[in-house]
Amino acid sequence: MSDDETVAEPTGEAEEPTEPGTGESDTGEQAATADAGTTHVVDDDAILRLRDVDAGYGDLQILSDVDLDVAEGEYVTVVGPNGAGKSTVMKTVFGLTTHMGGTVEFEGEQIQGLPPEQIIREGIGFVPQTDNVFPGLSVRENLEMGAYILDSVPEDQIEAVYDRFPILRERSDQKAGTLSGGQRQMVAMGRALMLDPDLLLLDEPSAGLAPDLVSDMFDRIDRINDSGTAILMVEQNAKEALRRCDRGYVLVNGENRYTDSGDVLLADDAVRKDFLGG
Ligand SMILES: Nc1ncnc2c1ncn2[C@@H]1O[C@H](COP(=O)(O)OP(=O)(O)OP(=O)(O)O)[C@@H](O)[C@H]1O
Repeated sequence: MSDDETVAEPTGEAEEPTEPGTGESDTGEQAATADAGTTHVVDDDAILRLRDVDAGYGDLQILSDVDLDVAEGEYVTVVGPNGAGKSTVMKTVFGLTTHMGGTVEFEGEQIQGLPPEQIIREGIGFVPQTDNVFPGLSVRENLEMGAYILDSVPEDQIEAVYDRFPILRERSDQKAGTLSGGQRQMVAMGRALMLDPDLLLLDEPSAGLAPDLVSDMFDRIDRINDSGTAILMVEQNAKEALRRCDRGYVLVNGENRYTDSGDVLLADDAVRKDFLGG
């Protein structure tokens, strides 16, 4: 491992706030008609439950009163304009933002304020949008890093990841930085799956992928979900994400705007006009 790779968990933080697309809020895209009466929660089955969450960076508040649920095995997606706070929701669940109020509950335990290392142990995996692999480490070493909290490398989990992404078995000794974008994304997902999480957080998994690889990536996410892992995903590719998911949240200006099944959101005139390009 090189000297600059001593942090065990890629957090996606390195390029903030200069990461393309996240530097400026694009409030001009936001709809004028807030659906204030909508409930944003599912039911008692939620494994992840955000209530009235306020969070941000240092003194800067980004999220206000956010409610969000993910049920066991559910596939939930968060869409919305640039700068709406979608990635901030993910980072908040994973303990990477400043918690300012409300509760984040996972499998019955409050996790707000816990560090990421502890949140991983609780059963949540996170794939950040950027800097999500260690480029100087081999594929296998990247996967091993996903299990760094364990005393020994779980060989069965490495095999499970290789079974899920066979190309990674072939590239096991290759440095992750030399892989294609799609393969790097597989490494990042594989690393996050090493501890067999109950909930996988995916921040823009299709970002930077060649168009012909995007639907392949979504198919892989479907299969991860089919095997029982709940998914909470942020996506710019809103139509495709809503088509695939069980339920969607539209977030605007750090607040809940709409919540419904993906199909209902896709069919909703206001959502289509304001957030999905008509
Ligand atoms: N590390 C940070 N420090 C300070 N402000 C930040 C940081 N990360 C994000 N922000 C700000 O928080 C706001 C919400 O950003 P976030 O990345 O959560 O939005 P997003 O909805 O995911 O946007 P995009 O679709 O463009 O990725 C933006 O105004 C952004 O500039």
